[in-house]
Amino acid sequence: MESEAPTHVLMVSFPGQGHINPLLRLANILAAKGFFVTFSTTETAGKLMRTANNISHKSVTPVGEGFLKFDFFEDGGMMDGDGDGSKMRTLSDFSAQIEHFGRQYVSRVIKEHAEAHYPLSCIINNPFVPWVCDVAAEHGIPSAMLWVQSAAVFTAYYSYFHKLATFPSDADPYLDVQLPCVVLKYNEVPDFLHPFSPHPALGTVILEQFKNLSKPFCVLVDSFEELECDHINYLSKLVHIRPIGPLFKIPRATDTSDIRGDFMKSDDCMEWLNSRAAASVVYISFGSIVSLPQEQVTEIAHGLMDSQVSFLWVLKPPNKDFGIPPYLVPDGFLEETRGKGKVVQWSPQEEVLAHPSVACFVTHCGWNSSMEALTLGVPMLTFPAWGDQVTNAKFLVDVYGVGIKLGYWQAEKKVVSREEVKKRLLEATIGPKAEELKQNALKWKRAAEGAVTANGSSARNLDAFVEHVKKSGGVRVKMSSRENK
Ligand SMILES: O=c1ccn([C@@H]2O[C@H](COP(=O)(O)OP(=O)(O)O[C@H]3O[C@H](CO)[C@@H](O)[C@H](O)[C@H]3O)[C@@H](O)[C@H]2O)c(=O)[nH]1
Repeated sequence: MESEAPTHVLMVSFPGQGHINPLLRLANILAAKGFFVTFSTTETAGKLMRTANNISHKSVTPVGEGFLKFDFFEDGGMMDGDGDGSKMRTLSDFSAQIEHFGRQYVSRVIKEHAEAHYPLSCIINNPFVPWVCDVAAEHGIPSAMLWVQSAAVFTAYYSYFHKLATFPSDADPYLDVQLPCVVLKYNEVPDFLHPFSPHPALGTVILEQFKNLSKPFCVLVDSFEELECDHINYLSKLVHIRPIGPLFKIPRATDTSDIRGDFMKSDDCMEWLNSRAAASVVYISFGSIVSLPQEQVTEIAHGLMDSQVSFLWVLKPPNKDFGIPPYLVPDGFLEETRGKGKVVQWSPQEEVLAHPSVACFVTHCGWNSSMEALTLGVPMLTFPAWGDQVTNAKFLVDVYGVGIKLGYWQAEKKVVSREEVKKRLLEATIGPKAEELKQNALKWKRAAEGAVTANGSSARNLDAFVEHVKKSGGVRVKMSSRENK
């Protein structure tokens, strides 16, 4: 009886949109392939997810041949539910509190399922919650980690942690870093590792994952071999790495639409995009966390008016934890751009980027946004703020040939002028450079489609992972019989 039950996997995510999206995509894929997946993150994030999407705590939804269940764990209310940040402490406190409650939760779930003779076959986490692998190991459950950034960025953190390269320091902050397959300038290194970083605590949290890398039996990466073959080849000599991306493009075994975990409801954008000419719209979004200073928002608005391009701009209210007051657009902006532009608070980004009227994407270069645009064939204007975004921007521009540099990293505190915004918007949408970027982006789109198609590199890696986890289901039965005694 027990051996016939679907293989049970627990997934634990850091409560950030850029982390939940890729892990939940993997959850949908594994469920569609016949697994019973329990997807978990903090209750604070869960509340936002339940409000914006048709999901509920503990309910089980059939997905393809399997099932997906959400199970949100108490986090001690570090942030209040409406996100005004009044209870938010430092990031280190926040991480410590998630770990405190999360460890108890994961242990409890493992025990409860063992007692019910339906033990977990595998636990999968993403970075920033590295303690999940420790808890899994303590209970003898196999674990895997889904790395939600690029393989190149993984190489940078790995090299830093193992001292395989010399990184900028207070004594030498402008040092170039010689990584195995690339040289990164001081401002192209994941900036949490740089002495100028305003967020060094994030570097500390991310490096925790590199301390216990021997615990997960494999590292899944939301990237693909054709895109990052040098880094993946290098890393595969050091860790058991399986690129399985782009996850959002993996064809599902079923036509059940994906269950989403957005923190905000999307505004309606598609009807408006349908009304625009092909390849005419600039899409602008800076992901879920980055909040630009008001001065930069003003310059972008003027650049849009002066260039007269058509645009869809996701202007999220600024994160209150950063102390930025609500954004203002210049007087007359909405009147002047009426009919040509649309400002929203949140978009269905994958659908927007796939729409034929979108010509290019002004992006902060978060890894999800970078992968979505690159593999949907959309050229980019890069505007990174911090973390891996600065490294992604370097690759999008210099290595993949799909981007034009617009902004700099936030630590440099440079505001990009309206003249520069106008110039780059026109360069990315009209003329020979725009055409060159588009052709390169289409090349990566085809490569990604090849990777996720049956027998493609990512599809094979994913199948091998699924088989491995299913086999550890054998352990499941054995463990159950031991529990029975
Ligand atoms: O209006 C919007 C804006 C964004 N998104 C989605 O939200 C996600 C955003 O992810 P990402 O582009 O990676 O940006 P962040 O939210 O900023 O992600 C954080 O997490 C990522 C993964 O670790 C890092 O690469 C980033 O630097 C970090 O800021 C993507 O899937 C987007 O499709 C929407 O659906 N609608």
